[in-house]
Amino acid sequence: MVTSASPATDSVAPAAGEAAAPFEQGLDRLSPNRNLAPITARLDALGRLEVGGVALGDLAQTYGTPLYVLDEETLRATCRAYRQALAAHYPGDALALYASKANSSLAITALVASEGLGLDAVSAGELLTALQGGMPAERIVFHGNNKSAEELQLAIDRGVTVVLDNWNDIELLSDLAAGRARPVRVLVRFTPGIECHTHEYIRTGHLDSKFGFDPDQLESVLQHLAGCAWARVDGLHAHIGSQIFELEPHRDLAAVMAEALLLARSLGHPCGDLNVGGGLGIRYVGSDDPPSIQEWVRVVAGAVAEACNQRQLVLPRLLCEPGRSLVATAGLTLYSVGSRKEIPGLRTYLSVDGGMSDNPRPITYQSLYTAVLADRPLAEATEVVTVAGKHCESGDVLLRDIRLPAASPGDVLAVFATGAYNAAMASNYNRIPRPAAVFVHDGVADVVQRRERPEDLLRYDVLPHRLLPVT
Ligand SMILES: Cc1ncc(COP(=O)(O)O)c(C=O)c1O
Ligand SMILES: N[C@@H](CCCC[NH3+])C(=O)O
Repeated sequence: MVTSASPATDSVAPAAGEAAAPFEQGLDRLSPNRNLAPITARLDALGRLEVGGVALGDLAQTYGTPLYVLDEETLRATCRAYRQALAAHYPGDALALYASKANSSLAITALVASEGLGLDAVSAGELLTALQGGMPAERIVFHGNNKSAEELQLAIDRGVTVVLDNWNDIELLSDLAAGRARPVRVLVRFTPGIECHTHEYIRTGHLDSKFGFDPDQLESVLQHLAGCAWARVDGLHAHIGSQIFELEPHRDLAAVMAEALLLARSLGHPCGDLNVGGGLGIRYVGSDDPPSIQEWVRVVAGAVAEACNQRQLVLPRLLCEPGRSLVATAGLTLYSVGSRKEIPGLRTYLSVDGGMSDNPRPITYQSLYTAVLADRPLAEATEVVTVAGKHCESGDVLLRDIRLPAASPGDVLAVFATGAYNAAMASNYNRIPRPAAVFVHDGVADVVQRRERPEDLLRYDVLPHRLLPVT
């Protein structure tokens, strides 16, 4: 896992005695974000793992594998945790915007919208998904370090707030927005110059980042925008990175942002919003110990209120953009176990029917995960295996050296905490179709994304006439 220094062997299936209590009682799971499994994880009468009232083994039978499973109750609980914590800890208005890059679909958008959250989108695809999923445009912000004119046009036509990331955004928007009756609502993103401990690929707050205006340029950007009738600068944005366990960098961010807010308001910008981004990490393996949503919000909201009060600033509306911490723990991926290769004295590979195409995080960030056998989650772990994917790539390993009960072909492996940055980052490498996704709730499963078929992958191929096989 990206931030923990935990050895790969921490990614261990629970041994019988240890895991019995949490699985049977499910009590620990009632506090989302403290655990690996969705809050509805239980054992059914046969001792199989069920989520949302549905046995995972049955889901695999019905819908096939690999399969993304999302527990609706966990997703609602995390949305509510953000809303309630913001209401409890911030003395002004506040809104959590779901960072839909973590997992973008109509169903997730509809659920998140129904829980009263807003949304952050970074492409025309995410924006269209959000709008069609029923997210009100006034609750959407549109990000991106290289937005196209078409994407910006879509955003402003639909009344979405644009987060200005660079001068190119300003130039494109000034052309697109010229002559409109009302100014475009924008936030200005800047790099806060804050370091945090996470994988270098997912750090964004340090100065050497492609995102946002350099802090040294912020004043000239805000001065320039003060003369732009087409823009209404309604706030500032900064984001320090992802899968962060520390709270201190978020405190530092609040002070940096309050200082920037003082500057922006002194230049005449209304700046009613302060958007502190996302970044709260989650538990992927037992040794990970992230703060809870409540703790994170308490610290962030307290720090923003304090930093604003110290500068005698009218409190802005507080926006934050959680992605991973909203969806990751609600999700699991089911795989079928296939071939086995034993290399005496070295390693045993157990191959599954998915891999880096449905979960590129291990090969990209060396991320760790935890897995159990869906139908025997409490069976004694008797061997150490490496779970490999089916791609033509030696690095296509999902879990390295984990302890599992002896597994045979056809057994279903459930990998926890795959709700974020798995489906969203999936590819068709080796022309492997992307898995289906199901929502589970109260004993019912609904397909929310259909499984691709191999023939779907040919839809955009064009065979020029001159290359047609001669018959
Ligand atoms: C601008 C912005 N907001 C929000 C997020 C969501 O971050 P996380 O999933 O870590 O909460 C990201 C991703 O790092 C981001 O780049
Ligand atoms: N894709 C990354 C997170 C990126 C955050 C986006 N700014 C991950 O899986 O951890």
